[in-house]
Amino acid sequence: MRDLVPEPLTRDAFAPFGTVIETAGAKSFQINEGFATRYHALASADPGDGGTAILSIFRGRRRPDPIRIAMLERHPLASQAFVPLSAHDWLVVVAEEPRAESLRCFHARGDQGVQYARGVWHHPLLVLAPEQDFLVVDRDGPGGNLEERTLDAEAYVRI
Ligand SMILES: NC(=O)N[C@@H](O)C(=O)O
Ligand code: NI
Repeated sequence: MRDLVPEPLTRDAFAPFGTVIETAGAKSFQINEGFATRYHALASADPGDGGTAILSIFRGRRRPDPIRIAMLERHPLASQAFVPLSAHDWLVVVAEEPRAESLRCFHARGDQGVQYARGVWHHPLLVLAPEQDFLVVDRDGPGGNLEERTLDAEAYVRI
């Protein structure tokens, strides 16, 4: 058993797992006669072969403290993106391999989203607010797009 120490979510640190979706540091340009700023193509959805990119809303609820990490999942056919719809911090737990010693925990700000690249091991949505909505972009289509794995040891996030 181990405690995970959340690290700040940055593009560089998260690069092995996917993309950070945020306006900070992003290229942008003015549109709509100057009444809007477009932060263009912050991520590119990957619905995989024969899939359709779909948009859903997940209403996440905080898990009991300390937050227990006992399993991971991945989507072998497509990417999955989470963008918070309210400005509250949340957690992102990923791993290169589905083993406790491989776990990484990122502390995401409320103005940061992530896209997990296809096949990246991650924990299902972890919110810190009592309830928080997220826009989710992932795949609809044929084939099994969910693989779950119980970890060899549990880990906890105390926050
Ligand atoms: N079940 C489901 O769609 N949610 C997970 O994929 C997740 O990453 O939260
Ligand atoms: Ni997922």
